[in-house]
Amino acid sequence: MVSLRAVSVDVERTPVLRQLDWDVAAGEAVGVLGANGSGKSTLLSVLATLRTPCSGTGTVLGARLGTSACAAVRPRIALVGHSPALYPQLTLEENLRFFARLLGRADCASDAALEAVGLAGACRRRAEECSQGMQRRADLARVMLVEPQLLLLDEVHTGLDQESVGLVDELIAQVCQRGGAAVVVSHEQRLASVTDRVVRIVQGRVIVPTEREGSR
Ligand SMILES: Nc1ncnc2c1ncn2[C@@H]1O[C@H](COP(=O)(O)OP(=O)(O)OP(=O)(O)O)[C@@H](O)[C@H]1O
Repeated sequence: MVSLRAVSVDVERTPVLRQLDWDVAAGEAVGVLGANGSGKSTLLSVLATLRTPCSGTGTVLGARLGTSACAAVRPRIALVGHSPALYPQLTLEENLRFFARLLGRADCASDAALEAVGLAGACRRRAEECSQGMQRRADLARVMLVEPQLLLLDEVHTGLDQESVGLVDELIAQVCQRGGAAVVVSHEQRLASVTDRVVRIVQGRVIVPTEREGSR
């Protein structure tokens, strides 16, 4: 699913990731820990093929990083970042139907996704009128529509209630059961219980297994 070899990344000429070797296998959920500024979000942007390494080589879903092959695999990658990827002035229903159409899915698929995250009753509300948690739930519905092979979660647990945390756990499990993989950045203690193993980034330079490699 993911293979990085001696990958280095500069952000605005600042060295952020250095000489990373890392693999994520099919069916695996990997947790990523690290101090603020250690490079976790940058790593996810590389895995999402949104940022190209300045040196080293890597493949994501078989596509070599930095080549045109990345465009073909991008629709199979879902990145859930700090801010929900919703159009604020569209209703939740309009947002989800828009994404569904981009993916060639029927309106009923987006309606079902909103229902699955408990937002059917709020579907006519504009995204900007929804709470942070509701927007995050709608973002999870968007990921359900994508049915990604590679799920990248950047601190999505923050600010979610127990039920929504359960939805995230379910999404991770579904992706792995389908033979995909998940990379979960989180500061949550429970990271080990929802992933197969946990690694740590230290100043963007090394990724080492933590002492408590968890198993689900
Ligand atoms: N636009 C930018 N210009 C310059 N440096 C940047 C930029 N974006 C990020 N960085 C630097 O890259 C490093 C890694 O940032 P990144 O967001 O990947 O860290 P992180 O581990 O996800 O942090 P956090 O836990 O705070 O979200 C930081 O030192 C940050 O200052």
